[in-house]
Amino acid sequence: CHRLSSSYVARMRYLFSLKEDEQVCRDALSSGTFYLFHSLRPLLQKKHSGYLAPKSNLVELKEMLDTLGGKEQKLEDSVLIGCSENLMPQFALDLGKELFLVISRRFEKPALESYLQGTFIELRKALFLLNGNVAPLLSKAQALLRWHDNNQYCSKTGQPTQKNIAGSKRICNANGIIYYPQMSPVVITLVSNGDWCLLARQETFPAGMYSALAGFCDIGETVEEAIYREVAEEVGLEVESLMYAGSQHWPFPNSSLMIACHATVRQGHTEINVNKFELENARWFSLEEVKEAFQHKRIPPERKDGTVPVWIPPKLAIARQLIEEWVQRQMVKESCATTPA
Ligand SMILES: NC(=O)c1ccc[n+]([C@@H]2O[C@H](COP(=O)([O-])OP(=O)(O)OC[C@H]3O[C@@H](n4cnc5c(N)ncnc54)[C@H](O)[C@@H]3O)[C@@H](O)[C@H]2O)c1
Ligand SMILES: [Mg+2]
Repeated sequence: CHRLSSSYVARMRYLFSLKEDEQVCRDALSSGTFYLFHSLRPLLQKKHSGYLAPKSNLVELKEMLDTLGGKEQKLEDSVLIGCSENLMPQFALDLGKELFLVISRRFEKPALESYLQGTFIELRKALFLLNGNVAPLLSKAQALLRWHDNNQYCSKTGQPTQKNIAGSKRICNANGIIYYPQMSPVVITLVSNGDWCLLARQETFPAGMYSALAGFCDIGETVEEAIYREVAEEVGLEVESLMYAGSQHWPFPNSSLMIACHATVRQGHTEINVNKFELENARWFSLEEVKEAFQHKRIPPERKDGTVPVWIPPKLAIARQLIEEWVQRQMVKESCATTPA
């Protein structure tokens, strides 16, 4: 049995067995908890303390499926998304798939929301409303549910693929090819040059928002090569040094693995040449300008001259972590410079 001491290792080993052993995972469906989605929107409930993502257990789900006319085996449409500290398997189930809608119109969003006393909210908005560690779990759940939805057929034989109980893979029954859920690696780089950092914006960004440089890795590229190429491509500069700063799963618009680095460029070669095919604008920002930009939480109101003040992506985005780290470093530098020896 997997009820070892709930150490991290025990949790990881239990998760591994859930992914690899169909029967262990089938059994876990009866003891696990379920986060519900409708067409990739997670269910949230508003409480006096704010929003939370309710978890259903098997009994509640069965009751709902009986009441609303679903079928029990649809539970196996669930995907495994994790396991809690006390080894409680966590699943996600999308009730808005065509399968359910065909069975009963009562699986339409409004009917379900009143039955479940909650609201299915677009993930980007939901992540703002939630706090703590449920946000990454819901992001992972949505990414996995979307991957299954988009990979119903084998790209080699055109035949239907079947998911395993955990949803950690899909298999083409015609030729046994195994498909695993994919994330696209994306490098995101904050280029800085002494007291300046480089921020950029695309036309598609909300008005006024500037961010760090980002780009998908090409196949066969290392992270370093992708950063050198993206910085050269987007702003015409040559990276001289890199420092890894962290990573993040980013589910918008699909599943990306953001790999974040700080970078410096060759001294004396800091003149930006913006690639207008990729960016609307890119420029060097002073510490003062960045601190001013941090004042704004979302799109700030337009100024009289019609321009929108610069603002930076919210905490949710690793771009902000990079920029905050740079600001911290600058402030330490400033305080050292002003502290009498
Ligand atoms: N979390 C954050 O802090 C943060 C900040 C900035 C950007 N991002 C994300 O990083 C991603 C990449 O940013 P970008 O748009 O500047 O990338 P980019 O500079 O590589 O330009 C996008 C282009 O890359 C090409 N491309 C190559 N591989 C791709 C793939 N696997 N999927 C989609 N397009 C691919 C397409 O032509 C696309 O138009 C975006 O999805 C964006 O949402 C996240
Ligand atoms: Mg880019």
